[in-house]
Amino acid sequence: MVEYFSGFAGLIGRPNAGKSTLLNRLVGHKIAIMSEKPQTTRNKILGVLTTDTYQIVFLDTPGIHKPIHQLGEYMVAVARSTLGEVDVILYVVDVAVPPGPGEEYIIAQLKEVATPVILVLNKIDLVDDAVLREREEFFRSRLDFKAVQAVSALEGTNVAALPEIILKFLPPGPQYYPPDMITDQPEKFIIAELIREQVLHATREEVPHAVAVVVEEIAERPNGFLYVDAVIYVERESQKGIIIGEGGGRLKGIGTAARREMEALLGSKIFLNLRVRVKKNWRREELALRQLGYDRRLIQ
Ligand SMILES: Nc1nc2c(ncn2[C@@H]2O[C@H](COP(=O)(O)OP(=O)(O)OP(=O)(O)O)[C@@H](O)[C@H]2O)c(=O)[nH]1
Repeated sequence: MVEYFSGFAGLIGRPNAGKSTLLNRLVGHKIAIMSEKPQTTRNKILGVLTTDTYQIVFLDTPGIHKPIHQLGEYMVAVARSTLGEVDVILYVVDVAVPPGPGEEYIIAQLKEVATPVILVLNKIDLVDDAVLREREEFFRSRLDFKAVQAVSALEGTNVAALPEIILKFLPPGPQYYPPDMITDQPEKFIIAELIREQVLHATREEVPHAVAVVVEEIAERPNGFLYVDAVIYVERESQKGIIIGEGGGRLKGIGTAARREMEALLGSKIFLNLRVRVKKNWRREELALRQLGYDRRLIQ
């Protein structure tokens, strides 16, 4: 009998490095939301890639950065806890950005763990060979990587080779998850993330990071529609006004775009009831964070 291999691969990297894009590309589905704004990912997202000979379970983590408020600390705690519990780490870097203190901070964290690290040089579509070589030399001089792979997660270049490289670091093991499963994220969470993604696209500056989305109800309706009731939380009245927009126009646009994404994902017609509520300073308050689903106590 052919031996089966399985294990956990953690995606780590600075905000905006392209981790979510890479994860979606690797598992072939849109399970982590992507945006051009940093710190999009807040929760640990699990993607599963299953073949006849191996199963890789990916843990997508929030970008590691120095915490500036409670939510920041939560995100760093999630990312750190991931480092110790995986078989291999994929350290994703954006080659289009010169490495700065943020990368040094992550490298310092990686030096603390015994887990093998694969360096993924992402966004090669944005730089020429000379810059790519320069980046590779920089990172290699900082840490002993077990492998280095240059990719474009956006265009898919060289991504297909990654699972084979990861496989070298996985032990023989069972299929932890059913072969048709691609994520363990509950439907409510994915739907909330699809809405939050549209809010990020539609707003700018301080508003995006002051937003949390909670799906309060998902119910099947007799006419075949799926009824979704969701609330967009912001920190201030002024932000509420921005999200609603003139005559409700922006909120309507957000709702329509999110509904289309949901229909594509779930394959059923959606009726989306979307509201905006103010929860003052939710990012700074532990209790408010918990109510919105970011619970530090759930991280080991
Ligand atoms: N040109 C180019 N853009 C990319 C590539 N990979 C990702 N991006 C873009 O970079 C931005 C950030 O990508 P994400 O996948 O959301 O980044 P992330 O690392 O998950 O970010 P956080 O959730 O903030 O930690 C998006 O606008 C992506 O489209 C790439 O290979 N090439």
